[in-house]
Amino acid sequence: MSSVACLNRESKSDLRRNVADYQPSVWGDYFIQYASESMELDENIKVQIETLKTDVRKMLVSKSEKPLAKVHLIDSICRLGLNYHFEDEIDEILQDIHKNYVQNGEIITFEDNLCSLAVLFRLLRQQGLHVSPNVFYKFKDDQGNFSERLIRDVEEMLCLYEATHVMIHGEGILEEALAFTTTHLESIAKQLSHPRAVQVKHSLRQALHKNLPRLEARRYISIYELDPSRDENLLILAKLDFNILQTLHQKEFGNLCKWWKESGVCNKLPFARDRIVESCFWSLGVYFEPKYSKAREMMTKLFVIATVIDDAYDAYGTIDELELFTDAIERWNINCIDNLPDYMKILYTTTLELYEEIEQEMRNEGRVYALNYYVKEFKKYLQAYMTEARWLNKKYKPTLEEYIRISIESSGYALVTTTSYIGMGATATEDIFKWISNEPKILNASVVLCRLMDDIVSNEFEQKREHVSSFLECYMKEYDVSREAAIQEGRKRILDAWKDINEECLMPTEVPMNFVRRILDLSRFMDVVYKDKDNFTHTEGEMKTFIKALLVDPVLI
Ligand SMILES: CC(C)=CCC/C(C)=C/COP(=O)(O)OP(=O)(O)O
Repeated sequence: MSSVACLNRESKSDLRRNVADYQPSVWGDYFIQYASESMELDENIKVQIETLKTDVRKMLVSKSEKPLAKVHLIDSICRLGLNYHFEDEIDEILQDIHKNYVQNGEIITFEDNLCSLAVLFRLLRQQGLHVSPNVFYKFKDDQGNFSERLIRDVEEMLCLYEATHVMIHGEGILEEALAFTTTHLESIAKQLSHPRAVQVKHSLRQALHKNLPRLEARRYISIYELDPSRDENLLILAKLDFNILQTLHQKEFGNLCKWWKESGVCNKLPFARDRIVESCFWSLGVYFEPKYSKAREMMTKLFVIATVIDDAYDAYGTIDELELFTDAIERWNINCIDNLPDYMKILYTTTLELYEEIEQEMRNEGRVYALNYYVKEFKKYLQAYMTEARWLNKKYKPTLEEYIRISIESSGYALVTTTSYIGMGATATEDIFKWISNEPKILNASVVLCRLMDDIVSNEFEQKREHVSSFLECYMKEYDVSREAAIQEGRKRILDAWKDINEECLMPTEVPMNFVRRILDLSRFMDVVYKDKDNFTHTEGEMKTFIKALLVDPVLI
């Protein structure tokens, strides 16, 4: 008897199963066509790209360019998604500007133009350099409010608004600036004409600092194209580079979709969400550079398997089956498979096969130390799922403190972050894994952010079936407050988490910036995908638009 037939019989005979009403994949086999596509790049395009890169590099290092012009050039390069080609040059220029124009953290003698100051402030912070926001006090009036004359200049307001999102704790001036610019941009947006109105509305919804760099690149290319002061070489380079990366990512998506289809997991386990394409997109949010192709593959496989496991724990599995599965994971040995029901055998085998693949890779690279950290996090993750399943089974309502402790582990973000380092090659030394396993502040902040964003938007859908309590219910019960008040508290904690993340991205960072950045990008993913809906589960709306923009439609040259 096939597993599917067996499953159908089980599900009919067992009325305790709790099945969610998930939509099927919106992509079907669409990406599989790219699996067989050649990656050979036309020689002429290769030469053209190298020439353009040389031109841009010359502009960047040119001695005749003023610092102000360089700041705006770097901003454009970053927004166009090209900074990964010029990391050393950008770092050197920003360090230099920091040395010459920042004294004791204060920006001195730069420009009095608010927009330039705000862009400089944001770029320095994003580079991990310490700089105080006190420079913005000079844009206040005698009463201590932001000057009303600023309202007339949309560009200045936008620059200031974007700068506020790199705020850390204790920066009241940036809190005020955020409130001021948000209020006024909202009202200005109503009077602006297209496309300016669209840009302002977009920024209000999706702050630049919290956006995924590839999505920003796709969007900014079309804005930059309309900018009369654009640099043609930079624009062409951005377009060519975007399309080349798109071709690479399409092929990767194709290979992974093919692997998933051939594994047959989703056909055999129809209770689960089929989210291979969205899982590919999640890994792409963590890193997009060609050198991280293998890393993306491992992460995608983890995301897609974790989704099915999540659905087993959240909905389909009975408590006894889940105990068996959790125990088998604790023992991490294929011989445990015999005790599991058929559908769990599939899940268990797939989980261990992924591990074997990672193990092989780590052996080849001489980095077997990473394996223990991976397995330890995996076990912690499933133990947390199990605790939640037991709570639900006993109809136990956890206290807020109990809920937070377990739910941040069940978010899976610690496991995901650990896994993100596995594919990063020799620079991900054992010290990096030790660091992440000690739950550094930035990881805690990212995990809390992940949990709260998910809880705030998923609550209504999940409570339609039996589902473990969420932050909202626990908070409402603990403080006897309304749902609205609980949401507000959740949002406040998310903002605090962002301040922690921003602070931990400042130098000296505890580990090299490259590792810290994965946590930043995983947090950005949450801001983009879980903003007002769980777009990972409900994929037909914004998620489809994002994937289409990055993976389907090339930029017109
Ligand atoms: C971070 C990881 C491990 C991602 C893998 C996929 C996954 C479980 C997504 C969250 O789904 P959800 O929004 O339904 O999660 P939950 O059940 O926790 O609300």
